[in-house]
Amino acid sequence: MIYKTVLKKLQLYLKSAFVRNYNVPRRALMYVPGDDSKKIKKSFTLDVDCIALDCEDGVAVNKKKEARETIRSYLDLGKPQRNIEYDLGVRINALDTEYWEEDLESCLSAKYLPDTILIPKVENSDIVRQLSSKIKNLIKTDSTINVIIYIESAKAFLNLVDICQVTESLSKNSKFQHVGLVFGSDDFCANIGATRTESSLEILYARQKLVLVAKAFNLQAIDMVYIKYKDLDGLKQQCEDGMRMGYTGKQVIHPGQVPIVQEAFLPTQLQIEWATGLLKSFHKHQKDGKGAFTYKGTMIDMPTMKQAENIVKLAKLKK
Ligand SMILES: CC(C)(COP(=O)(O)OP(=O)(O)OC[C@H]1O[C@@H](n2cnc3c(N)ncnc32)[C@H](O)[C@@H]1OP(=O)(O)O)[C@@H](O)C(=O)NCCC(=O)NCCSC(=O)C[C@H](O)C(=O)O
Ligand SMILES: [Mg+2]
Repeated sequence: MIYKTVLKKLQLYLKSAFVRNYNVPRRALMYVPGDDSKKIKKSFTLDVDCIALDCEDGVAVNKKKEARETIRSYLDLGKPQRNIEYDLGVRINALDTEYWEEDLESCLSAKYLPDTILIPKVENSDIVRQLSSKIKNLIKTDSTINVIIYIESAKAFLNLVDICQVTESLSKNSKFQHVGLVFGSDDFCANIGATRTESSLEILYARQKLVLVAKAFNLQAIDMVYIKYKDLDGLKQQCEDGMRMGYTGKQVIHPGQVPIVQEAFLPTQLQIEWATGLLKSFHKHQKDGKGAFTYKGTMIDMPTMKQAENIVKLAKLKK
């Protein structure tokens, strides 16, 4: 009995080290309607970091059951292996709908679990508590699943810090790991009654707040969707704006958007050279016992160092 308790505690303690795909990049997070088998098959052929099989807004109300069952049949077959590592997720319906429990039950009882569950329209920490206890009941093995939370309303933004604190705390004794926040800009605009403009100024505050809180909790920050999917120049521009704000990836709705997004969220050659040089210089100065130093005319200390480390980490994904 004591042995079992100690073992359980040890497993929970070690859990974070074994969470699947915790550190995988999620530059492009591509939605694939769960009821569309043709699109699902197509998504498995694409060079995309993250596939989100969708039960939510990409699926018509009268196709919810079909989407859930189709997704389940693909999960039962096992995650198709590709040359590159990728994340296979399922976006369930929001917790204030009649669908979410069946969505979650269906995908968490599949022969092979998805890597990640994506939870839309999280407005407060009670939703996370409800989700956490459901996940605990459904996962019968020692497996752990990643969770990505969508913030897409005024209330959700007011409660954002509490949502992240409660999720972090619950994940310590549950079977999930919170890995990211998504800015659901379209639902957010509808919720606050904003009128969309080319510059996206009307959502600037929310877009920045999401990154800020994500970084405070060491989470990936996934930017707004660009719905004019044929306008690739506009997409590139919006990706670059998001990356400069600190976003680590972006939602994508069409295969044509994937290469642009995946490329945009990689550092440029110039940034890589800057970061590599800075790290070399940093290590030399550390040996000499100097904390702050000057590199290419700029004062460098620990925060700039960490930015350089992030760039070098991402650069490893460059072909
Ligand atoms: C927008 C679409 C309906 C367009 O689809 P379609 O008309 O089929 O486009 P194409 O003919 O140009 O497609 C070319 C080929 O690519 C395949 N395809 C298209 N889209 C996808 C996809 N998402 N995943 C996989 N494969 C895809 C087509 O089947 C064609 O294949 P082939 O014939 O073999 O060449 C469609 O793109 C679509 O449904 N997109 C997803 C829409 C969606 O999920 N919307 C909800 C997510 S956005 C969101 O939730 C925002 C957030 O929550 C917020 O609030 O902001
Ligand atoms: Mg949404």
